[in-house]
Amino acid sequence: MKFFIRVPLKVTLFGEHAVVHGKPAIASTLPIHVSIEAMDIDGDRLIITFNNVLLPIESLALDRKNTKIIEVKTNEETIKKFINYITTALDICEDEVRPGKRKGFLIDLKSPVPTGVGLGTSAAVSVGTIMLCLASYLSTTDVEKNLVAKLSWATEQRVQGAASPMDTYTITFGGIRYIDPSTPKAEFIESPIKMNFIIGYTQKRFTTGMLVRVVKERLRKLQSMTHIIDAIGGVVEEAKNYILRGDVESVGMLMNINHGLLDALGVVTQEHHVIVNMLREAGALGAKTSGAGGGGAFIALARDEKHAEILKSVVKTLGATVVATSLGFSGVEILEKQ
Ligand SMILES: Nc1ncnc2c1ncn2[C@@H]1O[C@H](COP(=O)(O)OP(=O)(O)O)[C@@H](O)[C@H]1O
Ligand SMILES: C[C@@](O)(CCOP(=O)(O)O)CC(=O)O
Repeated sequence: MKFFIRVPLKVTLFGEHAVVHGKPAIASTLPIHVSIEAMDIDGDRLIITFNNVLLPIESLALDRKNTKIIEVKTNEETIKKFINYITTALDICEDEVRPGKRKGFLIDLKSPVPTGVGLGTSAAVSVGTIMLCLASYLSTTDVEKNLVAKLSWATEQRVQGAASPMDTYTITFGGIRYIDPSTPKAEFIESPIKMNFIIGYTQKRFTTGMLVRVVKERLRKLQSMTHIIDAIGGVVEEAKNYILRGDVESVGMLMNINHGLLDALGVVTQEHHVIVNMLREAGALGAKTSGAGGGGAFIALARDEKHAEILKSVVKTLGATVVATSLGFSGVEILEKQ
């Protein structure tokens, strides 16, 4: 059987990090996708092809006569770690639907962004792999999305040690989602007017797992950090109400507050401060780091479509990459099965 799966990336509007500690958050899918073409193969091998991926080579041997590469050596542990979301998702899915069974897959994975930029690439890989595995074992494209979200979240938790359901639930169901991690619940929320967001990224040097551990450690050490987490929770509740009312001025002000609180958690880089401040000077209603931080994704709210184009050029001048100027509607989809 052959499958084609489209998995949207996501952006966090409000509440990252605090959501790992039980507070709600608001995230949305983006109109850019990881695409997965896959099929079952005989035996228990896993063959994966990638794009946009940089993995270290340790040594290579080359034939000087025809410049053909004879042998390439890479660090096995680094590679295994990199594909951990895929192998863990398959293990978790198979243990759920066919305990103990392991079968072969050929997976061609294409990402529109480099790995780990804070737009939910790891969650997209987890959700896409779970969707593929369930569809393959259950022989249907009509897969129960609650199960996809649950198993994808379990994948992120196992690989990262700690992970909220925000990324996996948002990517599974799609649109703007208010995430209550305690249930977990992913409530669809809609603004009565179009909000003109600019979403971009800079290089990120740390993985989400590392940044989550840094915040956790600081929380354990400093009592004051719990107040920051509580304050972020308050910002999220207020933001939900203003999004539902279409009050973009207030949504923007709350984005700025959230950015300040992320800075207090210690996950905002100097480069992001510069970008966020320049965007505000250019008239953005709000701007903030988005996702785990340490560089990576950011989001700004423009006044209207024309203003979004101005902010886009500000971002480009600063050397960052713009990935979207609107939010997405759809969650993970299987488009084809033969
Ligand atoms: N295209 C891809 N193919 C396979 N794995 C990927 C891909 N992109 C990301 N990943 C996995 O996700 C990890 C990055 O996760 P993370 O730091 O959480 O980034 P993000 O914030 O974008 O989710 C990578 O180290 C890799 O394990
Ligand atoms: C920091 C966190 O709240 C969001 C991570 O987002 P991303 O991996 O940077 O896309 C972690 C989580 O919710 O599990």
